[in-house]
Amino acid sequence: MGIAFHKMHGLGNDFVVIDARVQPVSLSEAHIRAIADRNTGVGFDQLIIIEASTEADARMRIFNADGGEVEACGNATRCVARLLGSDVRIETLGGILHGRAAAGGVSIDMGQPRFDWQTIPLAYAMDTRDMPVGWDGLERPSAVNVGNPHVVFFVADTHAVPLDMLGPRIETDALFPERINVNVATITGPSAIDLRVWERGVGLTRACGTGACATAVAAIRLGLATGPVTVSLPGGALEIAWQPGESIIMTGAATHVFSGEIDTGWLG
Ligand SMILES: N[C@H](CCC[C@H](N)C(=O)O)C(=O)O
Repeated sequence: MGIAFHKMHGLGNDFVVIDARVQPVSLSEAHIRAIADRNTGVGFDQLIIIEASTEADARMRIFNADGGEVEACGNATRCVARLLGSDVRIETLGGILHGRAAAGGVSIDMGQPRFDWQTIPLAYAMDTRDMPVGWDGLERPSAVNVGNPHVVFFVADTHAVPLDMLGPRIETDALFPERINVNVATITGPSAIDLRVWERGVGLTRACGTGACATAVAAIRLGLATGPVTVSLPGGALEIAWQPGESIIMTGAATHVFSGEIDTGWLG
């Protein structure tokens, strides 16, 4: 007896996806961390559990590799939409999202971004467009909530930033009571951005869909770019369309790699 899963990724941000709509699955944080282990488990950035929903076609639960449940995952939402078939509504802790097949893979309506300091959330009041804070040369970021919380730094060269060192410090700073995803971006054209992300609960990933959304929104809001924006990440590119007052539309690839089964005996 095992737990069937799909191994999938969005631009190298990889997932174990369990369809639990028929057979419910309950995993402890310790189980989730064990499956996440890239040496002794299956390995993933996020675990995705699909459940039945009374509000939408399905419910998608998102767990980071550290075992914590979170509100949104853009790359995984495209993968779930691909599994469930185009034109699907997916319930998440961050809201109900709409996915459809598109040229270039899958398009997801990610809903409207939120900017108020309490909805990021921050520990105290602050202008989230141009925050008067900094960490060793990373200065004056923006903050955006796209279902989950993001801080965005615009720098001259994203590849020159020691994100492996600064990422965890910023992720866990007391300014962010729910921790934060850390985005370091370089504007490379009027509608082009290079992006690297330190993800809350995971670390450096090859791509972050919500990070691409937050970064494109922050750039448009600051007048640094005009949409739709091509966001290039280490694992590939996403197209993000957004105008103030509208939903964010994210479009990109969703890849199915293999299907497998987790031995429940191993899981203990
Ligand atoms: N680490 C994120 C969740 C996954 C985001 C990312 N994988 C994406 O594609 O949006 C958080 O804790 O909010």
